[in-house]
Amino acid sequence: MTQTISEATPTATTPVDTGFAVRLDQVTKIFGRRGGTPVLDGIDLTVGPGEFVCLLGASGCGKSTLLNLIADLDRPTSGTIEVSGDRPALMFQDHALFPWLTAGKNIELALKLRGVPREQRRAEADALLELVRLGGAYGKRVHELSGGMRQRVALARALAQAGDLLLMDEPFAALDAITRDVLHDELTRIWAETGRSVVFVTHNVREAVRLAQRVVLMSSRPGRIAREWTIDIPQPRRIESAGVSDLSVEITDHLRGEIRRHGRA
Ligand SMILES: Nc1ncnc2c1ncn2[C@@H]1O[C@H](COP(=O)(O)OP(=O)(O)OP(=O)(O)O)[C@@H](O)[C@H]1O
Repeated sequence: MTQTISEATPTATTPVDTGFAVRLDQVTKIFGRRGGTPVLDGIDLTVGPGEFVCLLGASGCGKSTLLNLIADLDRPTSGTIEVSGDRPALMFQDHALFPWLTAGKNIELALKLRGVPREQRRAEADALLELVRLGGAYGKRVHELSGGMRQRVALARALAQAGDLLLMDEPFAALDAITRDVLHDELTRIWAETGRSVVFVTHNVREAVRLAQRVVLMSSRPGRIAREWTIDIPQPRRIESAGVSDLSVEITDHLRGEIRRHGRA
């Protein structure tokens, strides 16, 4: 999937090269009239195949806007976004499962939309439930599942989609700390097992350092890439480990600097 937008030629669609999962070139987003203050301004970002990148920034800096643009839910005012392969899979803080369907049927719906034949769907849904350690939950309805289990089903449903790129917008923000910690371990394992590329939005610095190979810090008003860190602490990491803590302190200092610069508490 490729969308190309420029000031001069607001058209698009060219074949996609390999070597990246998503590539953004000078992406700018202005809501409302052209000439207004951009929410995003000249974003250059490439995420490699199989790479895990966390987008970090203060509330309102444009993280979700950037994710929506990559997901093709909205269009940039200018700049280019190229996604290699199928439409990315999405996962949000709200699990967005259909409450009238079972866990298994929620996953099967995604498989159906992907074109998986009916006779293969049950086995694939069971395999995905096993992957997120919910084997046996096929027949459970959403209200029977805990918050953590719902997010596991939502992750399985995202993995049922065709895209190799998984876009995650604060998927664990509403969970308690212990459940979140467990799901960090699970996501790290599933990422390694499936080879997906992940762009994960959070404003939790420790979560970013716990998960990512690369942390990208965004500035606010306008949203720009302020700084990046490559995280080479071996996985699986512990959120309370010295390595994660030390780097989190350093990144938090930079995040605070960005917030001060824009006069936000
Ligand atoms: N559809 C829209 N129309 C107008 N303004 C918008 C729209 N969507 C987002 N914005 C504005 O763009 C800015 C960035 O919003 P966005 O949700 O991307 O930030 P964020 O970094 O994800 O914030 P948070 O961490 O609080 O979720 C905000 O000022 C928001 O009000």
